[in-house]
Amino acid sequence: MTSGVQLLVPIKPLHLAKTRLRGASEPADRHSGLVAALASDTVVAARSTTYAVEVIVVTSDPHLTALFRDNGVEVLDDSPASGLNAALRYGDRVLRQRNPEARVGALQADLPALRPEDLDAAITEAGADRVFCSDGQGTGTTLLLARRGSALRPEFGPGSARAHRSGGARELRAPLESLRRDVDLPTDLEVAAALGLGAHTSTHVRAAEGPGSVRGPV
Ligand SMILES: Nc1nc2c(ncn2[C@@H]2O[C@H](COP(=O)(O)OP(=O)(O)OP(=O)(O)O)[C@@H](O)[C@H]2O)c(=O)[nH]1
Ligand SMILES: C=C(OP(=O)(O)O)C(=O)O
Repeated sequence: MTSGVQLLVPIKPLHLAKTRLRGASEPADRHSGLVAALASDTVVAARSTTYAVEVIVVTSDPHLTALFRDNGVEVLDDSPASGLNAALRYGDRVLRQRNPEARVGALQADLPALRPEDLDAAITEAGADRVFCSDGQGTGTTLLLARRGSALRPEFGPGSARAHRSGGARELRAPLESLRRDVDLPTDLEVAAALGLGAHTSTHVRAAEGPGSVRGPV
């Protein structure tokens, strides 16, 4: 039987986040809205799964904190922000202090086309193992799941797929297309749009295409 996981979703402060995606949203002051929309769609999809029994945002951003808490999502404050892996280690410690037998995972917050069934399929394929899901390029990581009661040991960053593999995590093999479609560059947003964007990102993109936009359709 597949057992539930507690997923941490780390999000950088909005004014610092997704620098490589700047230019995908015009005018430029809409960038924060796009980052928040990507994260919102990721969290909504994760919360719609069967096996992600808790979805917890980790951020030091006050706007995101209010946004998610208003929608009933638990937020752990990682301020002062000291980087992605530090934020995840902090969240992992909190969850395992609450329940030493917790099974903790990390899900990237830039998966606006994520389908709940792909995330459930990933958790099912994982069984009881420590696993990771690589991104579409095969070099990054979109999901890392620890074993029940074990430390998460996140090694996100450039080349994280190799680092997680070397650290003993098994790589998930199912297509999991929507789980692999992270959005780092404007072109990634176009690929995600072809898969089907969640409501928040899709609304943001449509608004950006409206009057005053200098950007063509995604
Ligand atoms: N809580 C927290 N989350 C982070 C931090 N750094 C990155 N993240 C999140 O980790 C995930 C992966 O990071 P990246 O895809 O590299 O995102 P990014 O650093 O905002 O993007 P670039 O500026 O384009 O490199 C995203 O969900 C980020 O929001 C951090 O210092 N704290
Ligand atoms: C931090 C990572 O994400 P990205 O490649 O999206 O920066 C990662 O894949 O480990």
